[in-house]
Amino acid sequence: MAVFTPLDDAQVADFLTRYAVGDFAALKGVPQGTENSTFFVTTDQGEWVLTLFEQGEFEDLPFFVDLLDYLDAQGLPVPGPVHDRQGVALQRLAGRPALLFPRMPGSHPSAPNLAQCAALGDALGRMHQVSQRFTGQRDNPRNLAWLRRRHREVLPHLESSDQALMREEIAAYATAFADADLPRGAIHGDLFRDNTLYDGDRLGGIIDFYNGCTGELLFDLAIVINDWTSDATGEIDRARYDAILSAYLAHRPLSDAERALWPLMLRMTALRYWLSRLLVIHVDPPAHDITPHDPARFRTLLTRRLEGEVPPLPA
Ligand SMILES: Nc1ncnc2c1ncn2[C@@H]1O[C@H](COP(=O)(O)OP(=O)(O)OP(=O)(O)O)[C@@H](O)[C@H]1O
Ligand SMILES: N[C@@H](CCO)C(=O)O
Repeated sequence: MAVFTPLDDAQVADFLTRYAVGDFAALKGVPQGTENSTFFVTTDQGEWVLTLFEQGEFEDLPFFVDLLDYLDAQGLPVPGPVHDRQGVALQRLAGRPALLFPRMPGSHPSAPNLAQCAALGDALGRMHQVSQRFTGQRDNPRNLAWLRRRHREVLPHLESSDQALMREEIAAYATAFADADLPRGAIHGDLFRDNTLYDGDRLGGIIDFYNGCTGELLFDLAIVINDWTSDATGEIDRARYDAILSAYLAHRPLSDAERALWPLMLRMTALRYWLSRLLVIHVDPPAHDITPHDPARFRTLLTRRLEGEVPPLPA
C-alpha cells in the first residue's frame, strides 16, 4: 500500500484551487510505493500526481523541487513540480508536505528491451551532461562515509564470511576512492527500473528523485547497470549493458579515472543496496506494514562482480 494519509474528494478539490490545473474530477490512491502517500488526480485539464511526504528529511524537499525544476527546464523527461498561482511548488495538505506533479505516461519495465535500455542511457547521459551545472547542493546520503559508518550495525546479523566480505570490500573502496577525483553533479541516486515509466519503447518519465543529491556521476551509472542488466545470478546481460552505456557515452564520455574505477563502483553500489536492505530488516524496520526488498539479491550481485570480469566499457 502507499496511501498512509487518506484524502477525500472535497479536500483535494479545494487543494487544487491553489493551482491553474483545472477543476477536480476524480481521485485515486496509488498502491505502489513504500515511503510516501501517492494519488492520481484527474481534472478537466489532465492527469496529475499528488504526493504527501510521510517520512524522510523534509528539509531536503526544496532541493528536490529545485532539481526537478532544473531538469524539466533542460528538457529531461522528469515530472516538473506544478507551481501554484503564486509560483510556489511546496505546499501542505492534511498536515503533510505536499507536491503536485504532471502524471507521466507509461509503466515500469520489468524486462527492458534494448530500445528501452538505449532510451534510458540516452536520458541519463543527457541528465549528467547538464546536472554538472546544477548549483544546488545535497551530499550523497549513501556515500562511502555512510557505508563505513552504518555497516557496523548489520555485522552482528551476518555470518562470519559475510562479515569478512563486507569489511574487506569497504576497506578496498576506502583505499581506491581516497584520492579519486571523479566528475560530480546532481544524480538521481536510485534509478531502478521501477523509477521509470515507458510508453512502448519511449521513456515517458524518470520519477522518485527523493534519493537525489550531488555526488559522483559514476555512482548513478553503476546503480543503473546493476539493476537494469543483472539476471537472477547477478550475471550482466551484455546486450543491455552495451545499449545503456553506448547511449550514455554519446553524451558524456568517461574520464580515465572513471574507467579505472568502474568495476569497483559496480561493487560499491551493489554493497550500498545490500546494506540499505539489511538495515531495513535488522535495524530500521519501516513504520508501515511493507514487505522489505531482499538484501540477498545485492549480495549475489556483489559476489558475481568479484568473481567475474566486468564487460569492457564501449569506447
Ligand atoms: N509523475 C508520475 N507520473 C506517473 N506515475 C507516477 C508519478 N509519480 C509517481 N507515480 C506512480 O506512483 C508510484 C509511487 O511513487 P513513488 O515511487 O514516488 O513513491 P514512493 O513511496 O517514494 O516509493 P518508493 O520509494 O518505494 O519507490 C510509482 O511507482 C508510480 O507508479
Ligand atoms: N530502490 C531501493 C528501494 C527504494 O529506495 C531498493 O531496491 O532497495
